[in-house]
Amino acid sequence: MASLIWYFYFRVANMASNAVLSEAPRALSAKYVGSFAYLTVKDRLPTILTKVIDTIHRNRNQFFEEYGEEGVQAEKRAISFLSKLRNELQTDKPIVALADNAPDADSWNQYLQKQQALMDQGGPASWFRSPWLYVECYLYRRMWEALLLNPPISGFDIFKEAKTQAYFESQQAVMAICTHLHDLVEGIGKLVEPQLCEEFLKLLQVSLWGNRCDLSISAGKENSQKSSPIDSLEDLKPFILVDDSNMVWSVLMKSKVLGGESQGRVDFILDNAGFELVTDLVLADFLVSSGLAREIHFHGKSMPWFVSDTTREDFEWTIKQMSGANHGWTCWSGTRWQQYLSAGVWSYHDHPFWTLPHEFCHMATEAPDLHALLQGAKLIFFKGDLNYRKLTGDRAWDYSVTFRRALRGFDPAPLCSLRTLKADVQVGLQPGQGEELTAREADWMTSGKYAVVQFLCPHKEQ
Ligand SMILES: O=P(O)(O)OC[C@H]1O[C@](O)(CO)[C@@H](O)[C@@H]1O
Ligand SMILES: [Mn+2]
Repeated sequence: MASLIWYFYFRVANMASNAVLSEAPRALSAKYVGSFAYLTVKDRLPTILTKVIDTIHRNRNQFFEEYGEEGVQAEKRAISFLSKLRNELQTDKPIVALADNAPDADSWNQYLQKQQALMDQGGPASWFRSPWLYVECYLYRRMWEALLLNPPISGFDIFKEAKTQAYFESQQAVMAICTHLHDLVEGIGKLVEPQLCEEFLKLLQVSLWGNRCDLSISAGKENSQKSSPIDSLEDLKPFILVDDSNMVWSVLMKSKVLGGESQGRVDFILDNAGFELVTDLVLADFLVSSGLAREIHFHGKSMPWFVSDTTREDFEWTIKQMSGANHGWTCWSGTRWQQYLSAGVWSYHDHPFWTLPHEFCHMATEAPDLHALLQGAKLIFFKGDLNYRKLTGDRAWDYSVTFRRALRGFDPAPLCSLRTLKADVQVGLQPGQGEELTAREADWMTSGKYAVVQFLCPHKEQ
């Protein structure tokens, strides 16, 4: 009898905690006039679209050289598609279904149906009335559609120029970080645990601040890293609002100590190409060469995304550029990373889920294969702001709500978000901390000046 009572007690307690997990505040949206979402949809997104139109137009000669008159006609059609899209956005027209036949089109169109059903007071899903996360992702998917529908220029990456330029403008910093990596790897066998931890924390912070360099926040304007990243770490520390780095270190050490040499796999959910990607690769190299990880999976985007996000082409291009660089240690790093890739120690993955608009708490149902893959990792790094928005559902959470609560049951493996703040969602702060920051600096959540290192351990491992 007593055990039956306990059974029901636990069932009810469990149901109650699941109910709490599924409750969530409203989604951020441009319908809140004056909010960052509103300003983004009103100003930044049309600016990005205008730049894209300009880029395609400037490449007209290249299209002609490659495809002749057919290329020029495709360029004209793509531009008129994008101009129409900009008009739809600026005049808050209904969101329309995708018309291309790419494999993800059905998922997008089903998602539109769901958004439609969620509209309060009826009316169609639209740019200024639907959730910001959805419409912003949808915009990038429509930009891709503009090219998909217009062969032979369908493979053109509208953001390639901006990404390439950002990479070349960060050369000083790339050389500095590669030199640092080389010196570190050379003496790595002699480091005792506290020293190894210290070096890990440095590279973790370099990868964290590398996230400042994205191009969508600056609407495509130059935003690259010029100075040596290691030198500025001490000065930047006060701007890390939550720092769970020590917990991340413990997870890495746990499996190393248990098995002597590490057996584990670490996954990077990548964000931006350019300097940020180089910092992620340097951190990944350190994990492998110190024996903290045996294998690394990198996850990137399967289409041009949020201006600076890494695609497979960017990933391969960066490593190739580096292995052909004039600077010795940059070349050394690139060559070494190519070897990791050929040996299967590193691998690149681009699941379509990363370019769908879902909150990550829906990954288990929307992309069970990806969720199962992530469960095999001993640690997952989620880089950047957009991943943070998807982790937390891009919702108006109180600042002091726990990271776990905001993730609403998403915990495939121990995970760590490395993010500089560029959108107005933030959780896991001390009571009063967010309010104090707001009183001091109105734009603290969107300026990229602050950062967080937030960690979550799965329930079952606690
Ligand atoms: O590259 P990141 O860090 O994901 O930043 C992109 C972010 O910048 C923004 O464009 C700023 O609003 C967001 O849309 C997005 O969350
Ligand atoms: Mn990005």
